Amino acid sequence: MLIEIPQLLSAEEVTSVRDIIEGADWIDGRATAGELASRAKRNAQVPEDSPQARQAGDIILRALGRNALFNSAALPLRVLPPLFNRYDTGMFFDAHVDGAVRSSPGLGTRMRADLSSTLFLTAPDEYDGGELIIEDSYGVHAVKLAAGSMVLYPAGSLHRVREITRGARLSSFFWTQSMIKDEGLRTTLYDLDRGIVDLRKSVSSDAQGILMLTGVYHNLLRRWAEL
Ligand SMILES: O=C(O)CCC(=O)C(=O)O
Ligand SMILES: [Fe+2]
Repeated sequence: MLIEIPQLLSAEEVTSVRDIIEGADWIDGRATAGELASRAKRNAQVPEDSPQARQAGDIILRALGRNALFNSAALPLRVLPPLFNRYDTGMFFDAHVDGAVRSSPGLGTRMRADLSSTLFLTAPDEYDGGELIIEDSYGVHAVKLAAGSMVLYPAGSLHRVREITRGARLSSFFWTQSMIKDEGLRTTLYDLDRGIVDLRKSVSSDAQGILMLTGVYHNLLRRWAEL
């Protein structure tokens, strides 16, 4: 399932992140790609251990921490420190699936990548092309979001970034290990949570039914979560 998280970052946070990463020493994105992906990949990246990546990444991690939609949909156990890429005109990233196990100098451990995220840092009118094309069990989706908005999608889905034909596209991308490995179970918990949130708008939150459904949510999470 694909989930759009509108305005994860405020306009001020987008400006701060852009200002920070513009001062970094950008490198060829192929440096961090495996053998197969490096043939598919034409972009530039901020080195993952650079101070700029950490500083801008912390702004994003704080925003994720306070975002109810991200927490409900991803049920995150760990988030790999955010990385940053730029596609100038003529650049692209061909179809690939993200690696299952990842590590980073900042994390100190390996983690399973369950969910991939792209956080858009440039407005759609700043560039042509550059859509993130994601194939999931429901079909093929072309995603191009406002600056500050993010898409969350299963790391195992085939995806690519279409060639940029004007301007440049800046984004942050990162991986999340979920407490719930199985996508179907995770989606069920997300649907249940959304249902409860919706009911609470019209039914008193101490109603017996809401208490029971909230109990069911937590008891399923207790059964399924791997920490
Ligand atoms: O730039 C993007 O939107 C996606 C990047 C990506 O797929 C990757 O680095 O694996
Ligand atoms: Fe990818």
